[in-house]
Amino acid sequence: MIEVDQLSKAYGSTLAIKDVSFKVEPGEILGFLGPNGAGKTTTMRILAGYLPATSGTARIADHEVHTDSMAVRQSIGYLPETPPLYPDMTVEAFLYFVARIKGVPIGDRSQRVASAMERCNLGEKRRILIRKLSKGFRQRVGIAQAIVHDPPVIILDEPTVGLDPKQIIDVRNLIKSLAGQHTIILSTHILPEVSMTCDRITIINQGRIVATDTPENLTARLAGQLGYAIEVAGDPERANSVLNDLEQVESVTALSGEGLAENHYRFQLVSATEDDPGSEIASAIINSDLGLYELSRNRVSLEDVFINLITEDPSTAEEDDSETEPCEAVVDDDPENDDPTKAEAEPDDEAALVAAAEPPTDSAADPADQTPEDSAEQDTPAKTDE
Ligand SMILES: Nc1ncnc2c1ncn2[C@@H]1O[C@H](COP(=O)(O)OP(=O)(O)OP(=O)(O)O)[C@@H](O)[C@H]1O
Repeated sequence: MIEVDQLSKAYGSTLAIKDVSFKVEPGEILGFLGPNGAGKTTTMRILAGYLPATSGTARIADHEVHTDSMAVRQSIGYLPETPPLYPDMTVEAFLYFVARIKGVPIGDRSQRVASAMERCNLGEKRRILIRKLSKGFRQRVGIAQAIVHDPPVIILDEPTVGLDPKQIIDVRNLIKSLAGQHTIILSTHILPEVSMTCDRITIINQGRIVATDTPENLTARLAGQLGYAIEVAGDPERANSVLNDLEQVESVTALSGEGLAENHYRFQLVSATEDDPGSEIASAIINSDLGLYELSRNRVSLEDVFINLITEDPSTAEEDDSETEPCEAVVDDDPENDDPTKAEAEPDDEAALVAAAEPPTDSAADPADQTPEDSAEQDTPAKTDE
């Protein structure tokens, strides 16, 4: 349903993604996981037809995103990191508006809007102005606008960012409930988000794919290797370097020092071998100027795998592409794309792009025919606060 092949994007001299390839099967939820700046938003925007790639191809529902972008926009629901909402419309009027410009036939609109509101649990808020909603409910409206035209594919960019823990659980459950009927790609930097919600995970680091697999298979990659929790006292950089210098240790991750005495630090290690290197780790600490306060074996977790993959040299991960020519940095033809402050679409940009979908014209009187100003009559006078 989604096929991405050797996609690269350069912003001026910054190579944001390089030779990104992956597939998402129909009905699947794929988690697109990576640290900040890894290239997630760039990939999502290319898939959504908002940004041209420098090279490579991406197809959604058999449409090429660049050459057939209008068909792609009809086939997808897209939730950018900042949801594209009109704050002075009511929830219901806004969803009618989106349904209309996404080309939902007039006779189907009322049912589609009702269904999107029901699935996103927005029934009680239908007559409320969007600007009066909490962030969690706005996010639901953002998801509702992405599904209102019943697209086969949904693209969600960091859908739970900025939500409180209860709202995060609600939004994750909502996303899970959409799987099966829709194919979903969800970008995030939060590991539990993908492990709880997704069938498969693609991990991106520094613009390159470093792994694609199920959470279980990814964890199994380090199966047989041992994990260690360790607490030391002394200089943390020294501790990091002593531990990293051990050839029996594959990775060292600093953990939270909460609750520890002053100058005490905790690390999680993954062994490089199946042999238990516990005594070598203990000796290295004791023979340095550090104090050893705890050393215990534990299970290797998905988080260890993630840290391991994103701390590897990306050029050596998953595929050996040493034969590949370096991607030429091509200056993007849209100067706005070179402004890092413009990395996220502003709501107005989104609306302009949605409008560019060339909706069929009709003169039907439905709530979508209200202007944002008209819709404010059900509430206090419009005051733009966003
Ligand atoms: N419009 C732009 N102009 C120039 N560089 C950009 C632009 N947008 C992104 N970049 C750069 O491209 C790289 C990838 O950015 P991108 O926003 O795709 O990453 P991300 O994984 O979504 O990060 P985050 O989680 O922080 O949003 C980064 O180095 C970023 O600084």
